[in-house]
Amino acid sequence: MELENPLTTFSTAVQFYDKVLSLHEDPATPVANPLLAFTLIKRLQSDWRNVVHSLEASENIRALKDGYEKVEQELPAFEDLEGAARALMRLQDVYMLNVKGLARGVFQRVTGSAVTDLYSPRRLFSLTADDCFQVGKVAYDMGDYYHAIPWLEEAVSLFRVSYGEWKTEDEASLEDALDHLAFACFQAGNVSCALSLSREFLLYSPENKRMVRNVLKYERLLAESPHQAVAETVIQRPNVPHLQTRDMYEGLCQTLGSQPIHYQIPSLYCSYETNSSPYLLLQPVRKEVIHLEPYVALYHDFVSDSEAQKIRELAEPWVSLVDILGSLCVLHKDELSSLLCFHSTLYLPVWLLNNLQLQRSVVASGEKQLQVDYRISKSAWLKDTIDPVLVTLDHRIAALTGLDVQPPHAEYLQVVNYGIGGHYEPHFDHATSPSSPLYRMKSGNRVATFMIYLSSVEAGGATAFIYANFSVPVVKNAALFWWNLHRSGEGDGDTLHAGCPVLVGDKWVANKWIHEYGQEFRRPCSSNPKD
Ligand SMILES: O=C(O)CCC(=O)C(=O)O
Ligand SMILES: [Fe+2]
Repeated sequence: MELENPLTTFSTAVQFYDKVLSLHEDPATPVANPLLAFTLIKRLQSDWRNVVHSLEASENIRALKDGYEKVEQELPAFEDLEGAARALMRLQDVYMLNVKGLARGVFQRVTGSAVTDLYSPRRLFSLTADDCFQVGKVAYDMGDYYHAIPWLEEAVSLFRVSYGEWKTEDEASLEDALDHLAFACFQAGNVSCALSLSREFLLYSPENKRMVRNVLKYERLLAESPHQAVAETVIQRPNVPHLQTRDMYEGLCQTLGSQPIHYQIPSLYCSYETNSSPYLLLQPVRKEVIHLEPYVALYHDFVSDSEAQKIRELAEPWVSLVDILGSLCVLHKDELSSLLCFHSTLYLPVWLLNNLQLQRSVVASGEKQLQVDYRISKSAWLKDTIDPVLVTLDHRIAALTGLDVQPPHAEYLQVVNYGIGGHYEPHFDHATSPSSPLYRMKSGNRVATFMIYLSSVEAGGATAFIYANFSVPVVKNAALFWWNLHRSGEGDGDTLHAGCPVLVGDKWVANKWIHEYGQEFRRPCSSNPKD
């Protein structure tokens, strides 16, 4: 039998379930009313059995499995789950978030006794014991006990509270969490913690020989050297070798975007920019000089809401995030798929990339493009001929900067989308080596960056200038401009910058990278290395 709509098959079972629910709305009624008391007993004695053993029940199971198998290929893979877990850990690190708070659905930074709310969600969304276990397990499997321990601790305490309330969708149990946490504690050098967790494990599974052996081993270790009772060494956060500037970067992200204020520093100013261009005389752009060396300016309301939306749409022409999630949810409106659809919002990194025209970001153009972990986002390159809005945009950029932005003097517009936890670690936009693929355009290095914020974000996602020591919050529709090169053609080392992880929201930016050639008369060179 072909079961197109799982809902049809579920309908009688659903009716029965609804009936039961409604009968239980008032818990005292069934006992008080003899008719209801009779039907309760009948229900428990025979109705449920009939439902469970009915042909319909087997058909329901088959329909559920069929429905699941149809979408299985399109569902997130394990690497997506891993990516989402690592994104949570990144947010935890960069914003110094407290895991206990995260599990309760709040975004709090706890430093000593000070608690700061970084973001207050309108509705609290808490994690289950199994959710916390899965995050901890991802870290555990990578030997990252620094992250594994707090997540597994949270899983253990949540599983303890709900012990005995097994949920079908859960993969792990209290025993699993205790087992993993005990070993992680041992790895971190805390033998007494490992011992007490292992003993607790044995209360539930006394037959487990491996755990019995572990307990004996921990007891022996403690008897031999009692000072091993507590961790001697504070476990270090795993180091990211390519990121020596990590502390500065994270410090700037934690300020959640705190750009220098012009009235505090008189050399910075705000003005209406026309750049003597007839194009801008009619509609000057509000310019805020944010920094002088390197020169960084923010142009407010550089695009309109509709232009920003249009550009985002051009980058994902055939399907949007909402469409994918929507179609999954609409296709399978049963319990299982509503869970899937709900959770899919988290699985951003790899799964969506396969479904969207946007591609996972690579660092520079070229045939062999490597996906990299230090840039977690998706991007698309938009040629001007795709839509007139891109031509208008180019004219506006040229008028404002006075630079030639026609190819090959500038690259196509690159649209970037960062999901939750998406970020771009400290980097230069310009080439720092003569073999860089950036030179393939044969128009020199990237002299300037013009970056437009196409969305707002609810928290996080600032653009941080590491050595210059400031960060710019995401200002929707504004554009950030800076010179990457000195007038001498040398790269300006002070332009090292990063896109901070997005804490809450969906960040979109568009980059127009302008090259050296074509600008000779527009930005004359100078031999002064500071210019
Ligand atoms: O997203 C940001 O704030 C910075 C992006 C960036 O630096 C880049 O795409 O090169
Ligand atoms: Fe950049």
